[in-house]
Amino acid sequence: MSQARPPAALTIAGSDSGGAAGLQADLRTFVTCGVHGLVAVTAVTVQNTLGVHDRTDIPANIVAAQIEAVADDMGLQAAKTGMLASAEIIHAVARACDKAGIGRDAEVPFVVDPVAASMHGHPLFDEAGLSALREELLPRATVVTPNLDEVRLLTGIDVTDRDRMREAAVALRDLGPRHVLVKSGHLVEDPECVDVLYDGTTFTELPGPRFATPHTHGAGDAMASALTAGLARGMEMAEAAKFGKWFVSNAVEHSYPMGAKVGPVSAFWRLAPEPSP
Ligand SMILES: Nc1ncnc2c1ncn2[C@@H]1O[C@H](COP(=O)(O)OP(=O)(O)O)[C@@H](O)[C@H]1O
Ligand SMILES: Cc1ncc(COP(=O)(O)O)c(N)n1
Repeated sequence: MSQARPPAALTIAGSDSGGAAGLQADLRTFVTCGVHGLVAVTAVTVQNTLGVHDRTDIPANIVAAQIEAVADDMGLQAAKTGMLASAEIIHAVARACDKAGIGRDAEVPFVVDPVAASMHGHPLFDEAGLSALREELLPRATVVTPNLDEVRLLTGIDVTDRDRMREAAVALRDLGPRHVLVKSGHLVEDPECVDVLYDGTTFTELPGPRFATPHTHGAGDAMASALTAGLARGMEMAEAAKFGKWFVSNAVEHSYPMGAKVGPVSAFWRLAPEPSP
């Protein structure tokens, strides 16, 4: 007996061998949010809780071909980016998304998570990648979801409080995305963790408690991929952003230690209990 087709979302992202961030976090989030995950792999990282030790980038034409193959045959309702590795890959992604109808003014919403470095501080692309991201992807984004380090890289604004988050959201929107979601995880002095969504007119606060855990590896990916799953399911942007915030709050609350340093956020809290034997 065949089942109803679930919505599908595409992640264009790198592999994290530690399974905390990258495409592993995105696929885990998609499935626990009821969405079939499609993947265009951009890079393979050799990564654990101590850092990113090595990596190899996938040829740009193969990244583009993955996007086109799944879009042509399987169809998708939303797409997101994570680690894009190089300017060459960003050019190829921009062209492939245009062909596949993914983008700010296209049928399929496009979530650009402007991942610039791993949480250990290891760069995931260089200066040319940053310019390509600013010039080619931000104007194509339905929403961009930077953390505060990425805000500084993209706008030069050093966010130290919630008012500055709003100022940064306005500056980022001037770079072309339809919506901006500034993430607040790095405002460590703030007792709450309030992300801000801006659509050019209205600021929507996404409130949540700040959990006192050191284990937040993959939090940004979980937030952006849950938001993407929400869009794939047909939610409006503000609703999808609230859904993403709800998902990541739970993921951080249930995060666990693993390895010598920062452990992963969890998606286990969403699994249905198994029947008792
Ligand atoms: N300690 C925390 N408690 C609750 N939520 C958190 C915590 N740290 C991060 N978050 C949430 O996780 C998401 C990712 O945050 P952030 O750390 O800013 O991004 P990134 O993981 O990309 O560096 C945001 O929605 C943020 O509100
Ligand atoms: C392959 C890959 N993609 C993204 C991240 C960013 O995630 P984080 O900021 O939690 O390190 C990462 N570390 N690795």
